[in-house]
Amino acid sequence: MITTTDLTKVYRSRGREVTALDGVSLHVEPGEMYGVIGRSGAGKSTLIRCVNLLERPDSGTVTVDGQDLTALPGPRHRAGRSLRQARTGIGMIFQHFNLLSSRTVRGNVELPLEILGLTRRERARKALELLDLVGLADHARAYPAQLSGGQKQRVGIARALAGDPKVLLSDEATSALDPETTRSVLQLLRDLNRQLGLTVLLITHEMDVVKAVCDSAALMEKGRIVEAGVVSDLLATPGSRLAHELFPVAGAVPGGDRTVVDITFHGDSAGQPVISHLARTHEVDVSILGAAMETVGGRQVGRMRIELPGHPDTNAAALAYLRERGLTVELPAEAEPIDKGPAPLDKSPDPDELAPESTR
Ligand SMILES: Nc1ncnc2c1ncn2[C@@H]1O[C@H](COP(=O)(O)OP(=O)(O)OP(=O)(O)O)[C@@H](O)[C@H]1O
Repeated sequence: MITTTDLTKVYRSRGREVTALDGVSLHVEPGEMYGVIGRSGAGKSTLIRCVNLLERPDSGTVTVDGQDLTALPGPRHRAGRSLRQARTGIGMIFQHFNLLSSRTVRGNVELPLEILGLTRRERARKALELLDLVGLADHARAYPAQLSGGQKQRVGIARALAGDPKVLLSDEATSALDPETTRSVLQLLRDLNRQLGLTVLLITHEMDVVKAVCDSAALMEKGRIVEAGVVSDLLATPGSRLAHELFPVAGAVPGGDRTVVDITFHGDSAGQPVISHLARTHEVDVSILGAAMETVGGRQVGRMRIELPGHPDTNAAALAYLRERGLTVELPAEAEPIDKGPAPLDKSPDPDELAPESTR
């Protein structure tokens, strides 16, 4: 549904060059919820803004629903008619909601419908239908200032759905919300994804967001995608940094001549008595250092950190046994942590974002 191929974007200001995108290729399947995660300054916003050409990449292509948007003409700062038309199929929601304070909730949702040329009656009907979809039908006459953050984002979502888009782009849509409100907004996005078959591309710096709703995920660093895939496949990939962050295993790694192993159970392997069988068949004492079950990407996954006496070389047969049982087996040192250190953000507010995209 969304494919970017080798996108590059370099910002130049005051004699300084910043490479925000450095050859980004991404593929989002129809109906998928896809999360792009990375630290501040990694290039996530630039990427998502290139997908609807709010930002024009220096090179590379963006295809949405089979249409190459980068091939559509448009002067540097304004979209041409064909690009504007294509954008009606792409909704976008923002971290700070970008609602017009002078308009009521219904007025905000009606704004893109006005641009689309609907009559007053059609606009009112559609806006109320959308507000009902996001659970805000009874707040139609309220003004944004009278709403909570979560309610404002629901209005933003209703507005983004006005053009019946197939794709929704979410630019840190829950970053300004408390954890409980975040959960309910994410659940709404997941429901819309399922109900409407909406493809959702979201960017976030929060691993919990990816964990809660994403089918697939990509990790971005310094303008590049360094890892990407279906979340359940990543969890089964030894050494995956995303898997390590999505579902860390607790339990201190003791020193000495010991083999510490992180095991991931998914699918059928979750129901098998693998550990007791291992202890019996290999006559080995297994200590459990930590264990947890979680729902990741909508699927139950178990992780466990165990310890066996002796060096890994002497436990080769036991490790092979675990792998044969379909478990993902990692020695903890294999996974490198994701760099979450602070990064300076040198970004001025973009006036384009102060009004919904469809008003331009
Ligand atoms: N309009 C701009 N002019 C100059 N530099 C920019 C501009 N927009 C972004 N950048 C720079 O490009 C790099 C990538 O920024 P971007 O906003 O895409 O990252 P991000 O991962 O979304 O970070 P954050 O989550 O903090 O927004 C950063 O170094 C940023 O300072």
